[in-house]
Amino acid sequence: MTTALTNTPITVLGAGSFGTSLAIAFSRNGYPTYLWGHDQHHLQRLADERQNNQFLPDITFPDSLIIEPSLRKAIQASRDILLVVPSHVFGDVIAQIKPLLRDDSRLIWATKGLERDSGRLLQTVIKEQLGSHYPLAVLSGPTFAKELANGLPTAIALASDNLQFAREVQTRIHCSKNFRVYINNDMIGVQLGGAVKNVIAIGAGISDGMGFGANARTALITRGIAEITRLGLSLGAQPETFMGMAGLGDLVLTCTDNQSRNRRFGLMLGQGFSAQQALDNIGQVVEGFYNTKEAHLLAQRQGIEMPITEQIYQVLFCGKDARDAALALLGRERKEEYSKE
Ligand SMILES: NC(=O)C1=CN([C@@H]2O[C@H](COP(=O)(O)OP(=O)(O)OC[C@H]3O[C@@H](n4cnc5c(N)ncnc54)[C@H](O)[C@@H]3O)[C@@H](O)[C@H]2O)C=CC1
Ligand SMILES: O=C(CO)COP(=O)(O)O
Repeated sequence: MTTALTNTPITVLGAGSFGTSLAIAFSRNGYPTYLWGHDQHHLQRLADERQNNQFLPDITFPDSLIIEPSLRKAIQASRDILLVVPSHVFGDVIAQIKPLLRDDSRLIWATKGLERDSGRLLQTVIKEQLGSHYPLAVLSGPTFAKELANGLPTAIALASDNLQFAREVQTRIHCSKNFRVYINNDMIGVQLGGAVKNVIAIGAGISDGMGFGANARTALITRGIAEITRLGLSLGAQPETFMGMAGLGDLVLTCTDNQSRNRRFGLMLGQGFSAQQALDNIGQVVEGFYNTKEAHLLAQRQGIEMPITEQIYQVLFCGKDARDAALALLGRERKEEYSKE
């Protein structure tokens, strides 16, 4: 299968840190890879410098990575289209590509988040706009862009209800030297794990920023996966997904390492900076900021109790003091560890 696919191109939409990193991973495996972004000036720099100096300095693009400024050409060049744009523009980008898609196009996305304002899963956004004609897959897991681009050992989950498609994508991106790709068919679980871990990571950052210790951080991670799982099960996800790469894997990564923008955002809040100051300082997408609102909305719609998400929502959008939020979590009524709340 590897040989048959060797010359099959792939197109990546979104030239931020992760889109560039995934494009590098595909092109390192020898596949012609087209990288498109919406900022023509940024794309020109990528083409001239053969690096993404803004996000991934000192990593030279393989020759098979082609910068493509035309969205139409980028879509026409490959059957497989990988979207790596922030969640707040996901629906707009789907609308943009809709008239350009090939009849045999297949879509993959590595965006982590829920639809802005509605809190819907991104697969629902795609199906609403494009119907059910195109095979779909979602990539998610503990994968900092810089480490992946530097070729450091990394593992990720790829979910699709089309096994043949999942196997083909797995073959093309999996690399026995440094990038392991695990496939499963739980698209709902993989999307939710990736979206809601960002919210919990903000909480872990706040906790550390306030000087709470390793015990508090670990409790947040453990109770965090419990509430993500509850939400996931209510939507039809499989429980084991939340113990995998897109669940616990990504949650631990993002809650514990300062490469995470969501964690750093929380750290600054815990140290007394405002949300706007923290966002300006980070200067990149902080998915969990808005997605706290959407996760909160989704939990309410599903009738699922998510105490950590609730408190972070109160801090970010209702003016609650972070210390009061922590006290509210500690002061909850006594529970059995595996209760449904
Ligand atoms: N950076 C990382 O380590 C990882 C990021 N992700 C996910 O990848 C997605 C993208 O994040 P990053 O690449 O990290 O963001 P980034 O902040 O590095 O870059 C965002 C990029 O999106 C582009 N963009 C903004 N509006 C756009 C539009 N309308 N059309 C096309 N492009 C647009 C910007 O020009 C920018 O290049 C997010 O959902 C994030 O959660 C997932 C795994 C790892
Ligand atoms: O999703 C990520 C790693 O898996 C990146 O996390 P941040 O968006 O918090 O930087």
